[in-house]
Amino acid sequence: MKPAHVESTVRARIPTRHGEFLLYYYENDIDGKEHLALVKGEVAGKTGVPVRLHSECLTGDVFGSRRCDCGEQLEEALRLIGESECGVLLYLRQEGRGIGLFKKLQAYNLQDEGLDTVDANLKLGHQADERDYRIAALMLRDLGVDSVRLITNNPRKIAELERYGIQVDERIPIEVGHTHENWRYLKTKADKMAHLLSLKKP
Ligand SMILES: Nc1nc2c(ncn2[C@@H]2O[C@H](COP(=O)(O)OP(=O)(O)OP(=O)(O)O)[C@@H](O)[C@H]2O)c(=O)[nH]1
Ligand SMILES: [Zn+2]
Repeated sequence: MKPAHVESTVRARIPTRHGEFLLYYYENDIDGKEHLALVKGEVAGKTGVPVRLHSECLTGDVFGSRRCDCGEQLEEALRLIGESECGVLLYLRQEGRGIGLFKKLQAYNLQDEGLDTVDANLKLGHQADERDYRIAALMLRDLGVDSVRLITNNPRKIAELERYGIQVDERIPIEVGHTHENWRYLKTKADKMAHLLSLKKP
């Protein structure tokens, strides 16, 4: 694996309803995408920093789609970090679990025909989840963060961060945004993708 170059080339202050953050814009030579870090407070060298790895979901994050829980998870993660002394939300351009928006919309149509979220990806010739967390780990290192409390229900994110040398001290569950519309989607994630969800029926 060639040494990667991941660098924050500009940052700006972003006041939000959850307090003030610094937004770091990252460039890299691995996938060339614009990954972002929203940082609250002083995180460098701290242990157990609250961290959320948020995978881009245009439909959920921007339009509030109820096919998934992403929009509400984004909001809740910012709320949790905002009320902590410090924390980081990485906004990772991994739309559609890494297959991109075009393919995700095709996968939605297959789900409307009866396939589940995993089989829809497979039918389109993709893996169920194509996300890689190397860039995320390098961004955290660049911020001086190597010991985190990870806000997630997805054990794969914990394993992948640890594989790339970030210590995960604790998992902070984030179960919000469950609706009638996304019940089957979430059930599939629990059954087939090992997501840790208690899944009370909405
Ligand atoms: N391919 C595909 N991607 C989806 C679908 N629904 C949501 N996504 C994408 O899934 C990603 C979010 O992943 P999730 O599995 O919801 O959650 P997670 O980030 O793995 O886990 P948590 O940390 O617990 O939220 C985003 O990139 C969404 O765009 C779908 O039906 N098909
Ligand atoms: Zn989503």
